[in-house]
Amino acid sequence: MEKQPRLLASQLLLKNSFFEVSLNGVLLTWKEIPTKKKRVSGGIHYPFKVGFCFPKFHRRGKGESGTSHSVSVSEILAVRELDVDSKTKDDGRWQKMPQKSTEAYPYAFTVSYVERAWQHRWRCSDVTFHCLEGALCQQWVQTIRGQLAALTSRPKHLLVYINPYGGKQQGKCIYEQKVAPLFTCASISTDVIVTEHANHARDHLRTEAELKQYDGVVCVGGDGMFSEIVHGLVSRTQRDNGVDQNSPEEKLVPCTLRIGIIPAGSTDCICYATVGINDPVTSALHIIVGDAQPMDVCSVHHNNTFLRYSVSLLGYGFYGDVLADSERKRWMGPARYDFSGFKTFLTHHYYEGTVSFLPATDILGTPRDKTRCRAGCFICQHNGQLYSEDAPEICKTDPDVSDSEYEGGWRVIRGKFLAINAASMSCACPRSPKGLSPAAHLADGTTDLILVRKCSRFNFLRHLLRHTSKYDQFDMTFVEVHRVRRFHFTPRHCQSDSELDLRENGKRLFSQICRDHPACSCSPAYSSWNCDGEILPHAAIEVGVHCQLIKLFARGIEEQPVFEDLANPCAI
Ligand SMILES: CCCCCCCCCCCCC/C=C/[C@@H](O)[C@H](COP(=O)(O)O)NC(=O)CCCCC
Ligand SMILES: Nc1ncnc2c1ncn2[C@@H]1O[C@H](COP(=O)(O)OP(=O)(O)O)[C@@H](O)[C@H]1O
Ligand SMILES: [Ca+2]
Repeated sequence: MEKQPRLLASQLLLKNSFFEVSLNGVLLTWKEIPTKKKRVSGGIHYPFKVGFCFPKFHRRGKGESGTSHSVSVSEILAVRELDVDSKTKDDGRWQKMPQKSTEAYPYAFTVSYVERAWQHRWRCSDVTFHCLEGALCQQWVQTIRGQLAALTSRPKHLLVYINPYGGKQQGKCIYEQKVAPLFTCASISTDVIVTEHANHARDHLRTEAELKQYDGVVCVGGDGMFSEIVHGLVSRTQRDNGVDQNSPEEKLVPCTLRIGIIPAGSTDCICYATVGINDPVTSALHIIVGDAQPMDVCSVHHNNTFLRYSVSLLGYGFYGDVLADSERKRWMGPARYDFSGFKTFLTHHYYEGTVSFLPATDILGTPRDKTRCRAGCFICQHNGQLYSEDAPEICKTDPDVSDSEYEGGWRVIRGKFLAINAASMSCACPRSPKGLSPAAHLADGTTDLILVRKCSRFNFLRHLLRHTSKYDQFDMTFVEVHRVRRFHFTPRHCQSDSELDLRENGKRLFSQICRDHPACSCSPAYSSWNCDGEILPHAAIEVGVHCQLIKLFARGIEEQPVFEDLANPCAI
């Protein structure tokens, strides 16, 4: 095969204006040629092959400095040549060609690339350059294709699972209309499975799927669907490597395949917190360009038996009760969370128990930091293994609470809690753009343990509302937050498994009594754990964080220009 040059520069026609177009292996740049330069065209020296000498009649009454665009080669999706008869050679789509170029510059190629739009959205843009000579056009297409082929992180073959019932039940339609055409444009082939029942994707990945042939797995759905993929892939990886998931101390083997999320669910927290928006096109583009974002995964055990993995929220009390109530209202779609959230807020139940945790003392950063985990996060790049001289001090000088103590490096807190939340990442989502723990890191090997103690309804409302404003939800006397590596929770009236039936019957009896006496302000003994949107069967759990166990097709939230931050106070 003929070796293509890494550097290329030509004067090409774009929408009736002439541009200096250059490719240097990193950037594709096109810069409008200023009017004056055009007049003295014979005097310009180009070290590379020039497409044509532009005729004088093309001068337009524009300013001296023309427009200039640069696109990173890594964000070019595809390049295709247009035929003289204006029909594309590659995919047979018909395109409208500008009159002038079809007459005078019959050869053209179109570059599809990523363009940044509002609020972290990415869009696919096309730019078509016209040339006088077919050979030059070919050279551009071949050179760009060569540089795209050299990007080894890009997926070529993907396994896609669609949950047709997630969110507003639009998964199939979103995939077919918005995502599949982009994959085709980027020459990505897919095997698509529309799930037929819950855990279909998990079980298929765990036992049947021939994973070697794929460069990644994509799920179309919400956090629950993503959780299925994580369980399938992580379990399969452990089984293939002879690792026992039931042992809480076991070091798990990281998964090699990356996971893409096309958001089509109710909360879409994992997509939102890793990309900055829950937008299917943006996510598809992150998959195409081959982004990679490592993520922590918590393993949850009960009595040395594996229960589940969690990537976003493990919530007992408020979020557990919201989920338990909302599951009965799935027919309401995403609005079920608003309804159950309001209802659960009114019930205002608190739960007694003991939380013990191992503080993450060997890291830099705290859950109260003003800095945020963003694309290329320094802390995550170092696996959270940044040593800080005074980190142990920070931990020990935490505001001491009377009912807490240290036991062999573990801290133990007993109390009455409205909510116990462990956020392994910010848990930002459209309902709360800064999330449950705004300074949490995606891949530092820790989780932020948030304890909300019993307080008045009014104060709890203030705390909840702060998730949606610029105010600090942790700056309240009844809220504390700790960055931890492991934690345990035991409800006050801990029961053995054989007592569970009794507990269920008791719960039913209790809720009946409370329904009969609406003014009753007493609380049930147990809540449930909301584990990434699934209810756990036990209240007593042991949790450990596994640093960077999985990888997503994402890059973390990109910093935005300052003026956009000012327009949105939540982003500050
Ligand atoms: C009065 C104003 C209250 C505003 C409070 C807003 C706080 C919202 C924080 C939400 C964090 C969500 C963390 C993610 C949880 C998801 O894993 C889980 C399942 O999602 P999905 O599979 O897409 O259905 N979603 C929830 O548990 C919903 C929690 C909603 C609570 C109102
Ligand atoms: N075909 C299916 N039928 C029923 N449930 C399914 C199907 N496919 C996946 N699920 C389950 O649906 C649940 C919710 O899916 P998800 O995509 O997260 O939507 P939502 O965000 O609306 O909860 C998940 O727990 C998943 O296991
Ligand atoms: Ca983390």
